[in-house]
Order: sequence, then C-alpha cells, then structure tokens
Amino acid sequence: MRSSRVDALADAREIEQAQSAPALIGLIRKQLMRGFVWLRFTAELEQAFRSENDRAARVNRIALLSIAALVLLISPLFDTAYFGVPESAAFWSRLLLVGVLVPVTLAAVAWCLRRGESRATEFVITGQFAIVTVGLLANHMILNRYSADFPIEFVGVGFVAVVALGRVRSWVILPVGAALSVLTCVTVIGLVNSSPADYYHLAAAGVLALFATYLQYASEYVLRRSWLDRQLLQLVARHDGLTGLLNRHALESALATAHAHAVRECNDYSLAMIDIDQFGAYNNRYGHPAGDEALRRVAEVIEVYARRPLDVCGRYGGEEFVTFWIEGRPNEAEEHAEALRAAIEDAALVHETSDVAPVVTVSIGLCHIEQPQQHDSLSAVLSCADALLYEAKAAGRNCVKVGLFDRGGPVGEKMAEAAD
Ligand SMILES: Nc1nc2c(ncn2[C@@H]2O[C@H](COP(=O)(O)OP(=O)(O)OP(=O)(O)O)[C@@H](O)[C@H]2O)c(=O)[nH]1
Repeated sequence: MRSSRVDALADAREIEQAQSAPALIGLIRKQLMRGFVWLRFTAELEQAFRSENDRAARVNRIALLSIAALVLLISPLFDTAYFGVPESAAFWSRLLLVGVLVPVTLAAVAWCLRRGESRATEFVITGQFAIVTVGLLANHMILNRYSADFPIEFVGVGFVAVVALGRVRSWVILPVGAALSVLTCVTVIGLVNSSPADYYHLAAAGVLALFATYLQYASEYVLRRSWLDRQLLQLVARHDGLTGLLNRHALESALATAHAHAVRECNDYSLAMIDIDQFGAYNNRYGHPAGDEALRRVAEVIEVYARRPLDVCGRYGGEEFVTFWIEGRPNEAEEHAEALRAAIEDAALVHETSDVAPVVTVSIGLCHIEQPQQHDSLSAVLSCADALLYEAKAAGRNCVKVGLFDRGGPVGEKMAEAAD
C-alpha cells in the first residue's frame, strides 16, 4: 500500500502536469485572495483538494458509521435498565433501533466501503443521518410516554458526530441539519409531554448542534486554507520563477527518480541538454527583459515536448535546459529532439545578431542509454549529454548531436569504478 505522503506527492505531480506551474500558482493566489466562505474552490482546485483529502474523510466516515451502528445496537439494553421502560414499549423501541436504524447504518457503511468519494456518498451519509435522527425522535416519543426524562441530547451528540467526524460538506448538511433541528423542537414541544426539564434538554441538544456546525465549518476552512498554502509553497519551491519549469533542485530530484525508475524497469532512455545559441548577443541586442521573454517562449516549446507521463524537463541554469525521455521505440528521442529544435526555430523569435540564423535557435546534446544498470550513474549520463552539446556547438550550433552512453568511455568508466 502506498503511504499517504507518496500519494500526496503523486497528486501534486498530477496537478502540476494538468496545468503549467505559473497558471496553477495564479489560480491558487486568486483563490486565497477571493477566499472561500462557502467552502468551495474553483473546479480544478476543488477536484485536486478532494482527491487528496477524501481518503481521510472516507476512513472517518466508516469509523463513525460503525460506532453509530454499535451504539444503536446496544442502546436498547440501557433503555430498559436505566429508564424503567416496560417490555411492551421496549419491543417497539428495539424494533425501530435494531430492525430499522442499525440496518440503515450498516447499509451506509457498506456503501462507503464499496464506493469511493463522490457527491452520492455525501448524500448517502446525509440521508442516513436524517433517517437515524427521525428514528431517534420517534424512539424518544415512544420511550417518553413511559419515562419523562429520556434524554434528547442523544440526537445532539449524533449531530456532533456526523457533522464533525463525517466531514459532510456544510452546504449539504446545513439545510438538512436545520430541518432536523426544527423537527426536534417540534417533536419535543408539540408531541411529547413537555416539562421544563424537556426544554433544558432541548437547549442542550441545540447548543451541541450549533457547536458541531461551527466546528465543522472552522475545521474545514482551516484544512482548505492549509492545503492551498502547502500547494503554493510546493509549487514556488519546485519551479523556476521565470520559465515555470522545474528549477535546478527539483529537476535533479525528478531526474534521479526517473533514472532509478528506468533502471528498475530496464527502460532505455535519452537525456537531452539544450542550450540557446548566442544568447549573450541576444541580451546585448534586445536587453535583458526581452531575453527573459525569449527564455519563457523557448521553455514553453520545451514543455510541449515533455508532456508524456514519465517525461521530465527543467531549467538546468541560465539558458540551459534538460529533458528526460523514455524511449518507446528506436530513434524516437532523436526524432523528438530534432522536432523540438525545429519547433524552436519555427517560433521565429527574431535574433538579428546571431551568426547561426536570423531567429533564436538551440543546440542539443542527446545521450541515449540502453538498458540502464545499477552502476550507471545519472551524472555520467548528464556528462555524456553535456559533451554532445559541446559537439553541437562546435559543429556550428542549431543542430542535434546524438550519442550512445558508453560504459567503457572516460566518463562512464570512471563512474562505474566509483560505483564499484
Ligand atoms: N535575460 C536573461 N539572460 C540570461 C538569464 N540567464 C542567463 N542569461 C544570459 O545567457 C547568456 C549566456 O551566455 P553564454 O554562456 O556566453 O552563451 P551564449 O552567448 O548563448 O553562446 P553559446 O552558448 O556559445 O551559443 C549570458 O548573457 C547570460 O546573461 C536569464 O535568466 N535572463
């Protein structure tokens, strides 16, 4: 079973992949500024939040419903033992509790076990809550005919449990909770032989219900706020502020994970080092702000070419980028790198002072490794791609140089020795 931390990281990566980091950062910032008084985010964030948090909610719900079923099952014993309810009344009470409310609660447990989190699950929980509340009120009426101080707080405690532990989102629970509170008052005041003590118990139940509703609202708000803060922090810490690609630190760890995965699965992969040609001259001609914009545009194209699930790309530093591609078929990465180089040229960012072309171009060093082994280090593959990038620069720039990772070569040999 995956740990919740691994799940959370996988979710974070899924969100990152679904949208570019700058777009997501903007979305989260906007949400933080707008607030979320109705406990709802915009659709994309809401979906991501739920997929991460509903696992915990599901466990809570199942625990809560199981406890509720147990309490309903054993409560008739106390009814007769402590409230002196005669057998004839106890029969109807038991029939209601054990014959109706326990099966309804167990059915809700079964639903939560079999079905994942969804709106339907929230409605099922709310429905179960409503049925049990009405059932408990009916039970209260039956027993109060024989015992004047049978406590109504039981209903209030049930409310606390469902709202606070069941994590039913407030918009569903509020109308149902309000209706059930009114019903409780009507039942106690209108139908039961009311006494001052009944009003006291009713007030206690009402305070519990209010307390529970506020607790649910506050805890849900804090949970959502801290989730937004955490997502924002992760995104900002992992991404380059200018291009939105993974920054050097995050890139290195993503590459290490991708390399380890490729070694484990015996997947061939290719690593490309991409460098913008004569970018110093670009800055000198058009200024640094224009240089920044060019970097952003190049990064956008690189990202488009690294969208498959196991692809990785990031800003290595300055005007250098790295991409990692798992090889699906022979020469695929070479074609991919060539297409990427052509796409950047086709973006037609004018570069009048370049000796290579009248537009911004890139040189690419692509190192391909077949069946990576434990002793093949990632840094050796990176050095191989770097050496090929220098070859591409020496060959006149705006081209792709491809090489096979050579385990016997100077870099590969040294690394293999170090690993031994
Ligand atoms: N605008 C801008 N420029 C950057 C950034 N990071 C690095 N650079 C510039 O990138 C340029 C890199 O120059 P060089 O390493 O000499 O390489 P080059 O001019 O691209 O030449 P070749 O790589 O040999 O084709 C420098 O002028 C840096 O100032 C950045 O974030 N923004």
